[in-house]
Amino acid sequence: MVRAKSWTLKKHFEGFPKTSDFELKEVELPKLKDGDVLFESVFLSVDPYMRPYSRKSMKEGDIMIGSQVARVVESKNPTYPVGTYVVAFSGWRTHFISDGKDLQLLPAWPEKFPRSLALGTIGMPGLTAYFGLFEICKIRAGDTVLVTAAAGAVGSVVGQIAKIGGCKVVGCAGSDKKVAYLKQIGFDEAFNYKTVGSLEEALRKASPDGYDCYFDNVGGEFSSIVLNQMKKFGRIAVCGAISGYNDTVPQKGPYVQIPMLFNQLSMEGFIVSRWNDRREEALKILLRWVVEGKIKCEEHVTEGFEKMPAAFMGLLKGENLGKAVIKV
Ligand SMILES: NC(=O)C1=CN([C@@H]2O[C@H](COP(=O)(O)OP(=O)(O)OC[C@H]3O[C@@H](n4cnc5c(N)ncnc54)[C@H](OP(=O)(O)O)[C@@H]3O)[C@@H](O)[C@H]2O)C=CC1
Ligand SMILES: CCCCC/C=C\CC(=O)/C=C/C=C/C=C/[C@@H](O)CCCC(=O)O
Repeated sequence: MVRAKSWTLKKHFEGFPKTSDFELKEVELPKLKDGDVLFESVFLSVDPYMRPYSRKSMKEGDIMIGSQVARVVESKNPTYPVGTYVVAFSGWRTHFISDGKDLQLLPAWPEKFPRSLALGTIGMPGLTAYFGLFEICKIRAGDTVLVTAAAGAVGSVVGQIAKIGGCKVVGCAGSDKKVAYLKQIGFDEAFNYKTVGSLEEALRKASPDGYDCYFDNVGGEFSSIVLNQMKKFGRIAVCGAISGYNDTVPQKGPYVQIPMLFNQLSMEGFIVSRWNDRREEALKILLRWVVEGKIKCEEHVTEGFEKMPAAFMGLLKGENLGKAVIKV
């Protein structure tokens, strides 16, 4: 018999999540039926979307939503022999039983890379960067691309893909260590948005002619300022709005119409699952770029399933450099 641990949402978050909003539970899993597979989570993901989606799609007592890289430990399903690795969307759990549906088999994995990258650069965040840049920003060589939360899971891949595409890349992040990392992985310009005296001036200094593309991960006041530095026909990909996820009162900002009108801008929100039909094709390209060394991957690994809530709260506070993952 296997005992499975899970983290549940004990109480809906009010403002910034607290340790007491989570509850650790343990249950005994039943015996497998024909067609069933028993998985153990090897790496679990914490992602910003868990904060807004908890309110939208969960009730108190539910297991926290999320994905993992998991390994088959027992199987009554010939498609998933023992030892097979998958990406699953089974929530914050150490073990789970699946009927084999809605799992993504990991492709042949180069030994020198950890499988946790399937939750990051070669997974959902990498796909977000890829489709946001090519389908929403419609980048062209010579464009100047700005990205916020640039040292995180999505942002760090955005910058590196934009460089592959022949763009000039400017990144903003919340610590000097993150800024140094951005320069190390090839960003042309980077600054710490928490310490620059004036965001307007920092943006203008980084690109005096303005920006063709803005990959917006944060929303809020910062993005209102960027709007006024977009070039004519600029494209804004609204990927996330993390600066507001913990707000109890919605932010009010300057309205977007005037700068959008003057510079004939396009602004489009997107969710990565829009391109699920192209997932495999894009993952192959991301894996190739990683193997070729064109994309460098950084991970912020927290050891221990018990520390998942702390890792999630740390992510929302900006403690991570690169993709935040939990090693069970
Ligand atoms: N549309 C889609 O389909 C998807 C959207 N997303 C969105 O992309 C964004 C980045 O996600 P992901 O790469 O996974 O996370 P990250 O790895 O970038 O981690 C989140 C980062 O956000 C930054 N941050 C936190 N609070 C604030 C704030 N108040 N203002 C500005 N920055 C803040 C922190 O970096 P710093 O130290 O620099 O402040 C933190 O490290 C999120 O908004 C997320 O919701 C992600 C995946 C899919
Ligand atoms: C209630 C409003 C919600 C607003 C959207 C919030 C944030 C944007 C964002 O971060 C969206 C993320 C979407 C992620 C989707 C993930 C799933 O497709 C599962 C991924 C499983 C995997 O890792 O492959």
